[in-house]
This record gives sequence, C-alpha cells and structure tokens, in this order.
Amino acid sequence: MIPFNHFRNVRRSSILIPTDFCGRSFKLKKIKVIFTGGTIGSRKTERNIDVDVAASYELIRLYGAFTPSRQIEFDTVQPLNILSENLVPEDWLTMIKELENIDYSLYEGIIVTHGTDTLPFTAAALSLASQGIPIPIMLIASNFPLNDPRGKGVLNFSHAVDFIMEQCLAGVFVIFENSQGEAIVHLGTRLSQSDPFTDEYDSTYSAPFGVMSNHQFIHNTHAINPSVAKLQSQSAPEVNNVPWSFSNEVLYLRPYPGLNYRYYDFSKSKPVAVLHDLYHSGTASTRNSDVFDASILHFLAYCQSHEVTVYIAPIKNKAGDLYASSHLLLEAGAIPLENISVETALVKLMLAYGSFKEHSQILQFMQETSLFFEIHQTS
Ligand SMILES: NC(=O)C[C@H](N)C(=O)O
Repeated sequence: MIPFNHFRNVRRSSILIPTDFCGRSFKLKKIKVIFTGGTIGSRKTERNIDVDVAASYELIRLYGAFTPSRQIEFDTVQPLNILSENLVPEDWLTMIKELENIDYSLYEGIIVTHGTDTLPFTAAALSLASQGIPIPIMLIASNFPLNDPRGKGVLNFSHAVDFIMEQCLAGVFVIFENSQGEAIVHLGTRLSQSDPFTDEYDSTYSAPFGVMSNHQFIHNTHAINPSVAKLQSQSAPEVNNVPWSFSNEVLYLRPYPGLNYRYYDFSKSKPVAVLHDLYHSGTASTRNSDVFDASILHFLAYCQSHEVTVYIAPIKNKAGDLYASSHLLLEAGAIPLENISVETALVKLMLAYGSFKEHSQILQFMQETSLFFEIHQTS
C-alpha cells in the first residue's frame, strides 16, 4: 500500500506542483468537522450523561494533545447538539444541507461526530442523499463521554483523520474502534445497529469495508465488498438533482411470536407505507389464529384495502428457495427489498416517499437504483 505522503508531481497550469498520492497539494491540510452531539459530544456529571457544547470542541483540543506533531487545521460547525435517540429525519436534512454548503476544494475530508444509537440510520441517510461529494465523509461516535477514561472518541477521531489523509475515497464511512482495539471501517449503507449488550457494531454479512492498521487502511476483500478501485471510479449518481426530503410517515414493524395486528388501526391516520421486518430466514407468521390476528397476510390485505404498500426486508433472494410462509407473503403482494440492510431499507423508503410523488418512481427508486453500495452484490 502506498503511504499518504507518497510524492508525485503533477502539472497544473504548466507549473509543477508537488502533490500527495491523492493529487492534493502539500499545503496545510484542512478538515471540516461537523458536531451533532451524541455521547462523543457529552459530559458526564454524577450519573447523568448529556450533550455539552464545550465537550464537542474539547475533542479537537484532546486530538491536538494526542498527536502534537500533526499539522492539520480543523474548521468546525455545530448545526445540531442532540443525543442521537432524539434525532428525527428532518435533522438528516440539516446535516445534508451543511455538507452541501462546504467548499470541497478547501478540505481533505469531513468528520461528523454523532451518537451511537441512531448512527446507522444517519450513515444511511447521508450515504443515499449526499451523492457527488468528492471527499470522504467520516462518521464517528463513542460509547463513553470524553471525560470518561473508557471513551474512544479521540481515538475514533484520530482514525478518521488517518483515513482521510491516506485515502481519497468519496463516500460515507463509519469508523468505530471495537473492544479488541481494532478500528473498523464500515460503508455508510451497511452498518447494523449496535449490539445492546456489547455495544459493538457490525456491518451486514459481518464484512466491514476494512480496518485501520498503523494509520493505514486495509481493505477487507470479502466478496460482498466493493473494491477500493470501484469506490475510486464511482460514476455520477444514478439519481441527480432531486430535492431530497424524508417522510415521517413510514411505519416500521418487527415480527415476534404473538404480534397482534389488530392493534394497527388506520381509521384515524394511516402511514404512507409499511416496512415489515422479517425473521432472519425471510419469514413472518402467516398462521390463522382464532384468538388474535397473527397473520401478516391479513395485515397485508388490510393495508391493501387502505392503499398502503407493504415492503418486506431483509430478504436475500426472492427467486431462491423460500419457506412456504415467504411464498404466501410474496404471492399476496408484499414488495421485497432484496439484499439491503433493514436500517438502510427504512431510510431509503423514507427518502423515496419524501422525495417522489408517483408510485412508479418510488418503486423504481427502491428496486432498481443503487446509490452507495446499499444493495449487496458479489462482484
Ligand atoms: N453512545 C452514544 O452516543 C449513545 C447516545 N444515547 C446517543 O446516541 O446519542
């Protein structure tokens, strides 16, 4: 792997300007930092953890103390200061607008600090709706505040800086150090929610995009991952010039034994669409019960009678071998969202219903458009 300070001369306006491997000049490097809150921007007092404006800026000071010889300038903004459990889709738009207003020619990359609770959803939202930004966007977080010795906020910040300085990959990435001290790099559309007991993240297929080792990025060559070359050669976004918006009216349901659909009554207000999660084998209950309404098929018919489309995810391959219950579900008209994580499927549905009017546009966007490797494909 070629180190980030690899020297290369390129000709610009007939003057030889020394640049690094990414074609960036060797002037003082600048990174834009967008603080949004979360534990990484919080302070602990007694038994309470809450966001604190000063804690966000403290991150930059602590990083400076951690790497005193590194000459990087940080420009900071704080459009939000919120625990991420309190985020709503409107806040993703605030972040997207902040990203769009940046003069990319001034910066090597962007770091967004965030809470861990809803990080996968924000990562998906930014990945899907911040297309065409030519520099890396790194999302970072921490399980503990900066003033807790267990906190990894400064380390994660440092890994994000290393990635930006070493790689010139456009896209949205999450860097989060796990309990083994490995700085795992995830693609923004493939991060699953953190485990509630170990507080660890994983990517779909347990195949993160790579890892930072000795300040360098090591790509994970798992068949499901795009290559670095593929990321470097990303073409223009498939969907362009759309004034993105996220709908708050998508209902998300998870199956569990005993889920009683009778409690979902659309007579007062109805969602624009439903995303019904599935058990891991692509199933949900189709059983008739005299005691309660246990069948997703009845729910599907109820939704259809209210003109509410029901999508199902995650599902690997609708054309492969399926359980009888899954066949029934598909025959009854549930729309499968194949090979996409349920977190990203939900955010993409919110984006589709917020941004497009026609049902055909929504379906095409959901089923045929891939924006940032959110659809798993073996290459
Ligand atoms: N570790 C964290 O950041 C958790 C916090 N509740 C948040 O998501 O903002």
